[in-house]
Amino acid sequence: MTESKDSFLVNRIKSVGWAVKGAIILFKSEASIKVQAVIAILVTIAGFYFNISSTEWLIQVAMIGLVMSIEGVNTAIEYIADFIHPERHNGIGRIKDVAAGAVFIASISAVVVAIIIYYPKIF
Ligand SMILES: Nc1ncnc2c1ncn2[C@@H]1O[C@H](COP(=O)(O)OP(=O)(O)OP(=O)(O)O)[C@@H](O)[C@H]1O
Repeated sequence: MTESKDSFLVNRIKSVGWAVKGAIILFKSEASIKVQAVIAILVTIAGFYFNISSTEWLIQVAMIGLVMSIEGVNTAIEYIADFIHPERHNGIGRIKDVAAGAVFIASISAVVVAIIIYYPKIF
């Protein structure tokens, strides 16, 4: 940890800036997050079209945030893995597989939520 002479508020604002920079890097470098963003836009349009309830909106927004934020953590883990061990290694493969597994679990949950919300409205 480095000491900063700036005030608490200035440090917080700077931290938000680094976080926005990280989100931009994530969107520019990862195909998966672009696909997830398109799906997020489509379900948001569906939410307005089918006039889903406040509770359904809360759960839908939470699931979008869950999947996309875990994708970000997965990408960070991939970057760390490639940085500390650029060569192929079974341990690195396992670390990346487990991180990808976390995205998979969140994505399955999101699909189940989407089916519960929209199936009765469509069929
Ligand atoms: N250095 C490595 N050593 C061993 N296996 C690896 C290594 N790098 C990747 N792998 C294997 O290849 C898979 C894909 O890794 P990669 O880094 O290409 O992620 P990715 O599928 O492109 O991720 P994303 O879909 O998030 O872009 C890993 O889950 C792992 O099984």
